[in-house]
Amino acid sequence: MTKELKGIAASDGIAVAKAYLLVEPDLSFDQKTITDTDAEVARLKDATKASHDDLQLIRDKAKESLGEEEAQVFDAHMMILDDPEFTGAIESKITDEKVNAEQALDDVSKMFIATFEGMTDNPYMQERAADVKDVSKRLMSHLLGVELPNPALIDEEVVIVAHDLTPSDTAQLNKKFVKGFVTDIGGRTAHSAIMARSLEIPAVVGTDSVTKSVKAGETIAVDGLNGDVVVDPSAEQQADFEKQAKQYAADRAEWAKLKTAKTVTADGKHFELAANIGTPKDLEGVHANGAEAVGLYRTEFLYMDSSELPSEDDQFEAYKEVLESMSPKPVVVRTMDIGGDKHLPYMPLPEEMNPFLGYRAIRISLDRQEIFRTQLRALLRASAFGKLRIMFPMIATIQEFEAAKKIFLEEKANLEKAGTKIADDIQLGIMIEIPAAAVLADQFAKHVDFFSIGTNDLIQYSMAADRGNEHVSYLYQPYNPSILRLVKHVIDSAHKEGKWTGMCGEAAGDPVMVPLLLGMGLDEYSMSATSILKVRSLMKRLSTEDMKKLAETAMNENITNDQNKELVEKFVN
Ligand SMILES: C=C(OP(=O)(O)O)C(=O)O
Ligand SMILES: [Mg+2]
Repeated sequence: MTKELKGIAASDGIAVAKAYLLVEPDLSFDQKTITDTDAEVARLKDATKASHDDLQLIRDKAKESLGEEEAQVFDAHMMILDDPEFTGAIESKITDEKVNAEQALDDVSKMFIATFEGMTDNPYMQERAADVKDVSKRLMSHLLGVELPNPALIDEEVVIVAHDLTPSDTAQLNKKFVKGFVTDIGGRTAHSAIMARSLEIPAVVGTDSVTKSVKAGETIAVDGLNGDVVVDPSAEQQADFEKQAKQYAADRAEWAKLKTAKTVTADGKHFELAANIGTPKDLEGVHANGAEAVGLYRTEFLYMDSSELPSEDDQFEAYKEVLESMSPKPVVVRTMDIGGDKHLPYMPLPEEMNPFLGYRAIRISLDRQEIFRTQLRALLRASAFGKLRIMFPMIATIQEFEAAKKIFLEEKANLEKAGTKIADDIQLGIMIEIPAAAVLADQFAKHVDFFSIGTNDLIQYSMAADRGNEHVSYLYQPYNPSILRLVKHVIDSAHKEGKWTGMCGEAAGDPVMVPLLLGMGLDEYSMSATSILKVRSLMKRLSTEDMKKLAETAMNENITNDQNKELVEKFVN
């Protein structure tokens, strides 16, 4: 039956394909007393074999798409299945206590998990608890005859339907088959949405109920431009989606003509359009979309894609690849921004009431300096291969910036003493994403080389509205005069000291925000690579003088976010 849902448009594009449900299956069971224990042990053995077959297949696919290192985690899972201490203990429970295999598995896995989790002095063994959980889930699914979702095995075109997608789920999506995704929760600036944009996968998030509205295999249509989702669309609706998809493709073909053009406004002013990246793999999109710089390299993905802290050499290779590939264009590398919704499986962080207000980013770097120093050394060594700029995330006070700078200078001096070649023009800047730093931008501007405004966090902290929570997403208000005034103050403060200001939050690529930012004099616009050509085409039509007047009205009148949006759209279209 046709169902229409409305969500938040999270990544441009249109997709129509079969739904693939990535939801936690129901693995509940009843405890039973068993008389034929041999038959029950045989059932366990069948489930073990089926789990083994699954894992082998997933391992092969993971090796193909992600590489040998990523595939090795599945070896660890198979080893648990092969370990007589684990499966033998389940078998004994069945024969000795005459319980069903599900109950025996549940008891034994809980015991193993508790033992591993208790090894607080051995983080490696603690991590094994997660492996036991995974393996037990798979065994249980085979015992119950319930299918587990295996996204790594997708081999036909699908739209992923999930309650939520973590950044690591998103990283595993294979663009060849995953044509779109739709979730129950999340917001436009959640990291899974940002990654969907860099993967160019159309996405709608925050629909509230998509997982309850669609069955696996049903056709689902996704409009990532407007936030519309239709389950089991009528022939007429499908035709409509296809028409829109064609229009979008035609627009993109038109924008593509600007790939090698400089970004200039109607009155001949040049502004820099840069790309946000998460890994060197994103460089292809950066070049394909004619970026003039990398304005934000989110290095935390390097840490998240690894099973341990990445070594100095591994980091050096990644940074060098990006710098060389972009040279002589600049690359702004942001030091690790872990915490909030970005976790490292091998670095357990304390459980927090408010992770976005907690132990994260520069706060971790200044506290766990060995991690920070390793990253800075890798960056300093890579600086010889291109035009490097370094930026610190989540800076709240000038003292934090000065402390980070001091560590940077110490590592630089050490490397220079050892004769390492290092660029002598590395700019040091900060993200402006905490209101305290935005308000004091005039003072910060005397210390830093540049600012990059992170509107995703700046808006969530200014409005006190979680960026990933669809219930408060109406407070994501980039055009609210309060936000516009903060942004203007940051830009003016930098300019007074002869410094430059960029923006790397999602607002920098928003066609409604761009005219206002032009009017405020923002120097650099860093966005998902896929937005660059659209923005270049838009800027060509705008005059900075007109935009200045528009921005004045938007900031100073008694006006709402939505009224400002209408005002810009009327002016621009
Ligand atoms: C660019 C930003 O950083 P991130 O999205 O990685 O938090 C931001 O906060 O706007
Ligand atoms: Mg941020």
